[in-house]
Amino acid sequence: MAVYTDINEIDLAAFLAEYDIGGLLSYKGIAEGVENSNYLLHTEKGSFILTLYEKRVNRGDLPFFLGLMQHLAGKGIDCPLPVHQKNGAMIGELAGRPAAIVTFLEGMWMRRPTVAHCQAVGEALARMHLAGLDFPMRRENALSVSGWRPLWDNAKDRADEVEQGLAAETEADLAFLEANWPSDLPVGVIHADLFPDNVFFLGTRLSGLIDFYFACTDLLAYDVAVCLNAWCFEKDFSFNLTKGTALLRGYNSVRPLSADEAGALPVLARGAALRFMLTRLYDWLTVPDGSFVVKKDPMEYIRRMRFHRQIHSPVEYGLVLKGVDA
Ligand SMILES: Nc1ncnc2c1ncn2[C@@H]1O[C@H](COP(=O)(O)OP(=O)(O)O)[C@@H](O)[C@H]1O
Ligand SMILES: N[C@@H](CCOP(=O)(O)O)C(=O)O
Repeated sequence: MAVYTDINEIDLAAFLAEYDIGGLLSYKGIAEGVENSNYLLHTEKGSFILTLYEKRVNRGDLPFFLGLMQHLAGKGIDCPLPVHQKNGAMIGELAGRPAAIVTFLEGMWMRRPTVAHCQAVGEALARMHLAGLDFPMRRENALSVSGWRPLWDNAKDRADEVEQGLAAETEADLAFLEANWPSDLPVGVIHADLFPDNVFFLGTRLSGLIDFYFACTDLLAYDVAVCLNAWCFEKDFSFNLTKGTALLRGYNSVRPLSADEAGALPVLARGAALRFMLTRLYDWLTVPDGSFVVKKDPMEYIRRMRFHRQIHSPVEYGLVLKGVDA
């Protein structure tokens, strides 16, 4: 559940008076999500999402996240549009937390994405990358390769509690990735967490991308690698080549991967799996049971890491690209 901070209708009405979205009709907390507290608001002018940013989001990053959504929405990307206060500000304060209101997107996320959904998310990711190219702000990816070792150092002594041998296995992967991480690929704004729960569909039509709170400036192809991990594995941890093919076909139809980006996919996908394994492992070992933070299973990503170690060519993810050697 993700309502960490409680609000009441008196404080909320006072907060809404700063906006031009009409009076409050009703509000309720949204159970889904992990990082922040989200509320669905109904006002005289429509439906909105109110987010109270919790401790794990750095207040200084909010102008990047909200500015990015505004930029992308302005370029026709279906994503939430931040609502400005009457004084022009996008960030206010409610219940002692930084808070923002964004437009409500229709749709629902897919618990069991199909091949068609994977193709649609590939296309949408590429469109987002192109739309972000002239976004003027930068934000380093704190969870890219240089951020993994500090996370690992805080978890490694207890990693074998999750599975015997995990410490040595992860240490070897991390060393490999640190030595082989690409640095000369195209860079731009990436979503960095485009998991199924952050993509809405109305039927098979993709209706919106949400949750830009890990967005940053990094390798565009890394975002593709995140999506291969998040969308193309089945519950039994097998890689679904048909879904991989569809996702990559969708991406390439809008922004063709260069030969260098394609060639780097195996290492990028391995790194993306390690990144999500590490954050999950850290939470698994440090967040007390019964706490509000939703702990996700690191084993799901350990299994993906093992898969990626066996991959040597982007063709094994389903990429069909002239000029790239299998
Ligand atoms: N703009 C939006 N339109 C509709 N629903 C939204 C919107 N933003 C968030 N939500 C709802 O809130 C939930 C949690 O949002 P999310 O940004 O993923 O939270 P967190 O960053 O805490 O993980 C989503 O699964 C969705 O149900
Ligand atoms: N997608 C991450 C966790 C972040 O959750 P989100 O609700 O903010 O997308 C994972 O699966 O580990």
